[in-house]
Amino acid sequence: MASVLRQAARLASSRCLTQLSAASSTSRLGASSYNFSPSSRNASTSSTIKVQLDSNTGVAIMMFQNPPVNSMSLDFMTEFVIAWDKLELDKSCRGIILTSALPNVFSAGLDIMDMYGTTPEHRTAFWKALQELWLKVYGSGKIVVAAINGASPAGGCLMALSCDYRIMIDNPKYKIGINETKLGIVAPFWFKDCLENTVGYRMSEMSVQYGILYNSAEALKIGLVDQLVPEDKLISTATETMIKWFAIPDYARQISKAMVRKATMDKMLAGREADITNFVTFTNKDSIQKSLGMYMEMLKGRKAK
Ligand SMILES: CCCCCCCCCCC/C=C/C(=O)SCCNC(=O)CCNC(=O)[C@H](O)C(C)(C)COP(=O)(O)OP(=O)(O)OC[C@H]1O[C@@H](n2cnc3c(N)ncnc32)[C@H](O)[C@@H]1OP(=O)(O)O
Repeated sequence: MASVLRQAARLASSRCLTQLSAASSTSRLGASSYNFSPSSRNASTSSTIKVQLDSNTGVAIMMFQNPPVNSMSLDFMTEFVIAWDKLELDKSCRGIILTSALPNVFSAGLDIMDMYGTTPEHRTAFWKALQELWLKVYGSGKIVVAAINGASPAGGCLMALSCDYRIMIDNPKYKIGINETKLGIVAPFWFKDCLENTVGYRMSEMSVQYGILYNSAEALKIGLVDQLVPEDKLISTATETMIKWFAIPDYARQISKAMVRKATMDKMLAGREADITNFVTFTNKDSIQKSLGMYMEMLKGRKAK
Protein backbone atom coordinates (compact mmCIF):
# COMPACT_ATOMS: atom_id res chain seq x y z
CA MET A 1 0.00 0.00 0.00
CA ALA A 2 2.84 2.36 0.92
CA SER A 3 4.38 1.91 -2.50
CA VAL A 4 1.03 2.53 -4.19
CA LEU A 5 0.70 5.75 -2.26
CA ARG A 6 4.24 6.77 -3.17
CA GLN A 7 3.43 6.06 -6.81
CA ALA A 8 0.20 8.00 -6.58
CA ALA A 9 2.01 10.93 -5.02
CA ARG A 10 4.54 10.81 -7.86
CA LEU A 11 1.63 10.69 -10.28
CA ALA A 12 0.06 13.67 -8.61
CA SER A 13 3.10 15.70 -9.47
CA SER A 14 3.47 14.23 -12.95
CA ARG A 15 2.58 15.86 -16.24
CA CYS A 16 -1.04 14.74 -16.50
CA LEU A 17 -1.94 15.22 -12.91
CA THR A 18 -0.03 18.39 -12.23
CA GLN A 19 -3.26 20.03 -11.20
CA LEU A 20 -3.88 17.59 -8.40
CA SER A 21 -1.77 19.19 -5.74
CA ALA A 22 -2.21 22.72 -7.05
CA ALA A 23 -5.97 22.55 -6.61
CA SER A 24 -5.92 20.90 -3.22
CA SER A 25 -7.49 23.62 -1.12
CA THR A 26 -9.49 21.40 1.21
CA SER A 27 -13.24 21.80 1.38
CA ARG A 28 -13.52 25.53 1.19
CA LEU A 29 -17.20 25.20 0.54
CA GLY A 30 -19.77 22.92 2.03
CA ALA A 31 -23.27 22.51 0.61
CA SER A 32 -24.58 25.05 3.10
CA SER A 33 -22.43 27.83 1.68
CA TYR A 34 -23.67 27.16 -1.83
CA ASN A 35 -24.69 30.39 -3.50
CA PHE A 36 -25.26 30.56 -7.20
CA SER A 37 -25.85 34.28 -7.49
CA PRO A 38 -25.46 35.56 -11.06
CA SER A 39 -23.04 38.25 -9.88
CA SER A 40 -20.51 35.59 -8.94
CA ARG A 41 -20.42 34.10 -12.42
CA ASN A 42 -17.42 34.39 -14.64
CA ALA A 43 -18.07 33.76 -18.28
CA SER A 44 -15.58 32.95 -20.96
CA THR A 45 -16.48 31.85 -24.44
CA SER A 46 -14.72 30.49 -27.48
CA SER A 47 -16.71 29.83 -30.62
CA THR A 48 -17.46 26.23 -29.70
CA ILE A 49 -16.94 26.11 -25.92
CA LYS A 50 -18.82 28.24 -23.44
CA VAL A 51 -17.62 28.38 -19.84
CA GLN A 52 -19.35 29.77 -16.77
CA LEU A 53 -17.36 29.70 -13.56
CA ASP A 54 -18.98 30.55 -10.27
CA SER A 55 -16.03 31.49 -8.14
CA ASN A 56 -18.19 31.49 -5.00
CA THR A 57 -19.00 27.81 -5.32
CA GLY A 58 -15.98 26.70 -7.35
CA VAL A 59 -18.27 25.06 -9.94
CA ALA A 60 -17.59 25.65 -13.64
CA ILE A 61 -20.02 24.68 -16.36
CA MET A 62 -18.41 23.93 -19.69
CA MET A 63 -20.91 23.85 -22.54
CA PHE A 64 -20.31 22.45 -26.00
CA GLN A 65 -21.75 24.54 -28.80
CA ASN A 66 -20.50 23.12 -32.05
CA PRO A 67 -23.65 22.88 -34.20
CA PRO A 68 -25.32 20.89 -35.53
CA VAL A 69 -24.33 17.95 -33.25
CA ASN A 70 -21.22 18.89 -31.22
CA SER A 71 -19.05 16.60 -33.29
CA MET A 72 -15.50 16.48 -31.98
CA SER A 73 -13.58 18.09 -34.82
CA LEU A 74 -9.93 19.08 -34.60
CA ASP A 75 -10.98 22.72 -34.06
CA PHE A 76 -13.49 21.80 -31.38
CA MET A 77 -10.99 19.64 -29.49
CA THR A 78 -8.32 22.35 -29.71
CA GLU A 79 -10.71 24.92 -28.25
CA PHE A 80 -11.83 22.44 -25.62
CA VAL A 81 -8.25 21.91 -24.42
CA ILE A 82 -7.54 25.66 -24.29
CA ALA A 83 -10.68 26.26 -22.21
CA TRP A 84 -9.87 23.25 -20.03
CA ASP A 85 -6.33 24.42 -19.33
CA LYS A 86 -7.65 27.81 -18.20
CA LEU A 87 -9.95 26.14 -15.70
CA GLU A 88 -7.23 23.79 -14.49
CA LEU A 89 -5.03 26.79 -13.69
CA ASP A 90 -7.82 28.63 -11.92
CA LYS A 91 -7.59 27.78 -8.23
CA SER A 92 -11.11 29.06 -7.62
CA CYS A 93 -12.44 26.23 -9.79
CA ARG A 94 -12.80 22.91 -7.96
CA GLY A 95 -15.15 21.08 -10.28
CA ILE A 96 -16.28 21.10 -13.89
CA ILE A 97 -19.66 20.11 -15.30
CA LEU A 98 -19.55 19.06 -18.96
CA THR A 99 -22.76 19.55 -20.89
CA SER A 100 -24.14 20.62 -24.25
CA ALA A 101 -25.52 24.01 -25.18
CA LEU A 102 -27.43 22.35 -28.05
CA PRO A 103 -30.76 20.56 -27.74
CA ASN A 104 -30.97 16.75 -28.02
CA VAL A 105 -27.28 16.01 -28.38
CA PHE A 106 -24.48 15.89 -25.84
CA SER A 107 -21.89 15.04 -28.52
CA ALA A 108 -22.14 13.01 -31.74
CA GLY A 109 -18.59 11.80 -31.11
CA LEU A 110 -15.63 12.24 -33.38
CA ASP A 111 -16.18 14.34 -36.46
CA ILE A 112 -16.30 11.81 -39.25
CA MET A 113 -15.34 14.46 -41.78
CA ASP A 114 -11.97 14.78 -40.01
CA MET A 115 -11.35 11.07 -40.65
CA TYR A 116 -12.89 10.75 -44.11
CA GLY A 117 -10.86 11.82 -47.15
CA THR A 118 -8.30 13.75 -45.10
CA THR A 119 -4.49 13.53 -45.28
CA PRO A 120 -2.46 11.37 -42.87
CA GLU A 121 -0.98 14.62 -41.45
CA HIS A 122 -4.44 15.93 -40.68
CA ARG A 123 -5.48 12.66 -39.06
CA THR A 124 -2.28 12.64 -36.98
CA ALA A 125 -3.09 16.10 -35.61
CA PHE A 126 -6.71 15.07 -35.09
CA TRP A 127 -5.81 11.95 -33.09
CA LYS A 128 -3.20 13.78 -31.02
CA ALA A 129 -5.84 16.36 -30.11
CA LEU A 130 -8.21 13.61 -29.03
CA GLN A 131 -5.54 11.93 -26.89
CA GLU A 132 -4.69 15.28 -25.33
CA LEU A 133 -8.31 16.04 -24.52
CA TRP A 134 -8.82 12.62 -22.98
CA LEU A 135 -5.62 12.75 -20.91
CA LYS A 136 -6.66 16.14 -19.53
CA VAL A 137 -10.19 15.15 -18.61
CA TYR A 138 -9.45 11.62 -17.38
CA GLY A 139 -6.35 12.75 -15.49
CA SER A 140 -7.83 15.86 -13.96
CA GLY A 141 -7.57 16.48 -10.24
CA LYS A 142 -10.82 18.45 -10.38
CA ILE A 143 -14.17 16.76 -9.91
CA VAL A 144 -15.73 16.30 -13.33
CA VAL A 145 -19.43 15.61 -13.79
CA ALA A 146 -21.08 14.83 -17.12
CA ALA A 147 -24.56 16.31 -17.49
CA ILE A 148 -25.69 14.32 -20.50
CA ASN A 149 -28.51 16.15 -22.22
CA GLY A 150 -28.85 14.20 -25.42
CA ALA A 151 -27.31 11.61 -27.71
CA SER A 152 -23.83 10.55 -26.72
CA PRO A 153 -22.40 7.95 -29.10
CA ALA A 154 -18.76 6.80 -29.44
CA GLY A 155 -16.43 9.77 -28.73
CA GLY A 156 -19.33 11.46 -26.90
CA CYS A 157 -19.59 8.42 -24.67
CA LEU A 158 -15.81 8.45 -24.12
CA MET A 159 -16.07 12.06 -22.96
CA ALA A 160 -18.77 11.08 -20.44
CA LEU A 161 -16.82 7.98 -19.34
CA SER A 162 -13.81 10.15 -18.54
CA CYS A 163 -15.78 12.05 -15.90
CA ASP A 164 -16.16 11.10 -12.23
CA TYR A 165 -19.96 10.98 -12.30
CA ARG A 166 -22.57 10.82 -15.07
CA ILE A 167 -26.08 12.23 -14.86
CA MET A 168 -28.34 11.77 -17.88
CA ILE A 169 -31.74 13.13 -18.83
CA ASP A 170 -34.37 10.46 -18.31
CA ASN A 171 -35.58 10.16 -21.89
CA PRO A 172 -35.56 6.95 -23.96
CA LYS A 173 -34.80 8.85 -27.14
CA TYR A 174 -31.29 9.72 -25.94
CA LYS A 175 -28.73 6.98 -26.58
CA ILE A 176 -25.22 6.47 -25.28
CA GLY A 177 -22.58 3.84 -26.00
CA ILE A 178 -19.49 2.75 -27.90
CA ASN A 179 -21.09 2.07 -31.29
CA GLU A 180 -17.99 2.10 -33.53
CA THR A 181 -18.46 -1.40 -34.95
CA LYS A 182 -21.78 -0.27 -36.42
CA LEU A 183 -19.79 2.21 -38.52
CA GLY A 184 -17.38 -0.54 -39.60
CA ILE A 185 -14.58 0.88 -37.45
CA VAL A 186 -12.91 -0.19 -34.21
CA ALA A 187 -12.88 1.70 -30.92
CA PRO A 188 -9.28 2.01 -29.71
CA PHE A 189 -8.13 0.22 -26.56
CA TRP A 190 -8.53 3.23 -24.30
CA PHE A 191 -12.20 3.72 -25.26
CA LYS A 192 -12.69 0.05 -24.41
CA ASP A 193 -10.71 0.40 -21.17
CA CYS A 194 -12.85 3.32 -20.01
CA LEU A 195 -16.01 1.38 -20.76
CA GLU A 196 -14.71 -1.74 -19.04
CA ASN A 197 -13.62 0.24 -15.98
CA THR A 198 -17.18 1.53 -15.72
CA VAL A 199 -19.51 -1.35 -16.66
CA GLY A 200 -17.27 -4.38 -16.19
CA TYR A 201 -15.66 -6.95 -18.45
CA ARG A 202 -18.62 -8.98 -19.72
CA MET A 203 -20.84 -6.00 -20.41
CA SER A 204 -18.09 -4.22 -22.35
CA GLU A 205 -17.26 -7.40 -24.27
CA MET A 206 -20.86 -7.49 -25.54
CA SER A 207 -21.12 -3.76 -25.86
CA VAL A 208 -18.05 -3.05 -28.03
CA GLN A 209 -18.67 -6.00 -30.35
CA TYR A 210 -22.33 -5.25 -31.00
CA GLY A 211 -21.70 -1.50 -30.92
CA ILE A 212 -24.65 -1.13 -28.59
CA LEU A 213 -26.25 2.25 -28.00
CA TYR A 214 -28.22 2.19 -24.75
CA ASN A 215 -31.21 4.35 -23.95
CA SER A 216 -31.08 6.24 -20.68
CA ALA A 217 -32.84 3.55 -18.58
CA GLU A 218 -30.62 0.80 -20.00
CA ALA A 219 -27.53 2.92 -19.43
CA LEU A 220 -28.50 3.35 -15.78
CA LYS A 221 -29.17 -0.37 -15.40
CA ILE A 222 -25.69 -1.39 -16.57
CA GLY A 223 -23.96 1.43 -14.67
CA LEU A 224 -22.93 3.37 -17.77
CA VAL A 225 -24.54 6.39 -16.15
CA ASP A 226 -25.00 6.96 -12.42
CA GLN A 227 -28.28 8.84 -12.26
CA LEU A 228 -31.27 9.84 -14.39
CA VAL A 229 -33.14 13.09 -13.89
CA PRO A 230 -35.86 15.05 -15.65
CA GLU A 231 -34.53 17.54 -18.17
CA ASP A 232 -35.29 20.61 -16.05
CA LYS A 233 -33.32 19.19 -13.10
CA LEU A 234 -30.14 18.27 -14.96
CA ILE A 235 -27.89 21.22 -14.19
CA SER A 236 -29.23 21.78 -10.67
CA THR A 237 -28.64 18.09 -9.85
CA ALA A 238 -25.15 18.19 -11.37
CA THR A 239 -24.32 21.28 -9.32
CA GLU A 240 -25.72 19.79 -6.10
CA THR A 241 -23.77 16.58 -6.76
CA MET A 242 -20.61 18.58 -7.21
CA ILE A 243 -21.15 20.46 -3.96
CA LYS A 244 -21.52 17.12 -2.15
CA TRP A 245 -18.19 15.94 -3.61
CA PHE A 246 -16.61 19.17 -2.35
CA ALA A 247 -17.14 17.95 1.20
CA ILE A 248 -14.35 15.40 0.64
CA PRO A 249 -10.89 16.87 1.24
CA ASP A 250 -9.43 17.53 -2.21
CA TYR A 251 -5.98 16.10 -1.64
CA ALA A 252 -7.19 12.72 -0.32
CA ARG A 253 -9.75 12.45 -3.11
CA GLN A 254 -7.22 13.43 -5.77
CA ILE A 255 -4.64 10.89 -4.66
CA SER A 256 -7.34 8.22 -4.53
CA LYS A 257 -8.51 9.13 -8.02
CA ALA A 258 -4.96 9.02 -9.32
CA MET A 259 -4.45 5.55 -7.79
CA VAL A 260 -7.60 4.16 -9.38
CA ARG A 261 -6.91 5.68 -12.81
CA LYS A 262 -3.16 5.12 -12.91
CA ALA A 263 -3.10 1.84 -14.87
CA THR A 264 -5.40 3.15 -17.60
CA MET A 265 -3.49 6.43 -17.86
CA ASP A 266 -0.10 4.69 -17.94
CA LYS A 267 -1.22 2.34 -20.67
CA MET A 268 -2.14 5.28 -22.88
CA LEU A 269 0.99 7.26 -22.06
CA ALA A 270 3.18 4.27 -22.90
CA GLY A 271 1.29 3.50 -26.11
CA ARG A 272 0.61 7.00 -27.33
CA GLU A 273 2.80 6.99 -30.44
CA ALA A 274 1.72 3.49 -31.44
CA ASP A 275 -1.91 4.49 -30.97
CA ILE A 276 -1.46 7.40 -33.40
CA THR A 277 0.24 5.14 -35.94
CA ASN A 278 -2.55 2.56 -35.57
CA PHE A 279 -5.21 5.17 -36.12
CA VAL A 280 -3.55 6.67 -39.19
CA THR A 281 -2.74 3.27 -40.72
CA PHE A 282 -6.23 1.98 -40.00
CA THR A 283 -7.96 5.00 -41.48
CA ASN A 284 -5.66 4.90 -44.55
CA LYS A 285 -7.29 1.62 -45.59
CA ASP A 286 -9.64 1.86 -48.55
CA SER A 287 -12.15 -0.40 -46.82
CA ILE A 288 -12.27 1.89 -43.77
CA GLN A 289 -12.59 5.01 -45.90
CA LYS A 290 -15.43 3.28 -47.73
CA SER A 291 -17.20 2.45 -44.45
CA LEU A 292 -16.85 6.02 -43.23
CA GLY A 293 -18.15 7.38 -46.54
CA MET A 294 -21.14 5.04 -46.48
CA TYR A 295 -21.92 5.99 -42.90
CA MET A 296 -21.86 9.71 -43.74
CA GLU A 297 -24.15 9.06 -46.69
CA MET A 298 -26.48 7.09 -44.45
CA LEU A 299 -26.61 9.98 -41.96
CA LYS A 300 -27.35 12.50 -44.67
CA GLY A 301 -29.83 10.21 -46.44
CA ARG A 302 -31.69 9.65 -43.17
CA LYS A 303 -32.25 13.37 -42.98
CA ALA A 304 -33.46 13.59 -46.60
CA LYS A 305 -36.21 10.99 -45.92
C1 LIG B 1 -6.52 -2.34 -35.05
C2 LIG B 1 -7.30 -1.32 -34.30
C3 LIG B 1 -6.83 0.08 -34.55
C4 LIG B 1 -7.83 1.07 -34.02
C5 LIG B 1 -7.49 2.42 -34.49
C6 LIG B 1 -8.61 3.43 -34.35
C7 LIG B 1 -9.65 3.32 -35.43
C8 LIG B 1 -10.62 4.47 -35.54
C9 LIG B 1 -11.31 4.79 -34.28
C10 LIG B 1 -12.34 5.83 -34.46
C11 LIG B 1 -13.13 6.04 -33.23
C12 LIG B 1 -14.38 6.78 -33.55
C13 LIG B 1 -15.09 7.41 -32.67
C14 LIG B 1 -16.29 8.18 -33.05
O1 LIG B 1 -16.77 8.94 -32.26
S1 LIG B 1 -16.97 7.99 -34.62
C15 LIG B 1 -18.46 8.93 -34.63
C16 LIG B 1 -19.60 8.13 -34.10
N1 LIG B 1 -20.79 8.90 -34.08
C17 LIG B 1 -21.98 8.45 -34.46
O2 LIG B 1 -22.15 7.33 -34.87
C18 LIG B 1 -23.12 9.44 -34.39
C19 LIG B 1 -23.66 9.78 -35.73
N2 LIG B 1 -24.70 10.77 -35.60
C20 LIG B 1 -25.95 10.49 -35.19
O3 LIG B 1 -26.29 9.38 -34.85
C21 LIG B 1 -26.93 11.62 -35.17
O4 LIG B 1 -26.41 12.67 -35.94
C22 LIG B 1 -27.24 12.16 -33.76
C23 LIG B 1 -28.07 11.12 -32.98
C24 LIG B 1 -25.99 12.49 -32.96
C25 LIG B 1 -28.09 13.45 -33.88
O5 LIG B 1 -29.22 13.17 -34.70
P1 LIG B 1 -30.00 14.38 -35.41
O6 LIG B 1 -31.16 13.74 -36.09
O7 LIG B 1 -30.25 15.45 -34.43
O8 LIG B 1 -28.96 14.99 -36.44
P2 LIG B 1 -28.59 14.44 -37.90
O9 LIG B 1 -28.35 12.98 -37.86
O10 LIG B 1 -29.61 14.94 -38.87
O11 LIG B 1 -27.19 15.14 -38.12
C26 LIG B 1 -27.10 16.55 -38.37
C27 LIG B 1 -25.87 16.80 -39.22
O12 LIG B 1 -24.70 16.41 -38.49
C28 LIG B 1 -23.94 15.46 -39.27
N3 LIG B 1 -23.27 14.54 -38.32
C29 LIG B 1 -23.84 13.76 -37.41
N4 LIG B 1 -22.92 13.08 -36.70
C30 LIG B 1 -21.73 13.45 -37.20
C31 LIG B 1 -20.40 13.09 -36.90
N5 LIG B 1 -20.07 12.24 -35.89
N6 LIG B 1 -19.40 13.67 -37.60
C32 LIG B 1 -19.68 14.54 -38.59
N7 LIG B 1 -20.95 14.93 -38.94
C33 LIG B 1 -21.95 14.39 -38.23
C34 LIG B 1 -25.00 14.78 -40.13
O13 LIG B 1 -24.43 14.17 -41.23
C35 LIG B 1 -25.86 15.96 -40.50
O14 LIG B 1 -25.18 16.71 -41.48
P3 LIG B 1 -25.97 17.52 -42.59
O15 LIG B 1 -26.76 18.55 -41.84
O16 LIG B 1 -24.91 18.10 -43.46
O17 LIG B 1 -26.83 16.53 -43.30
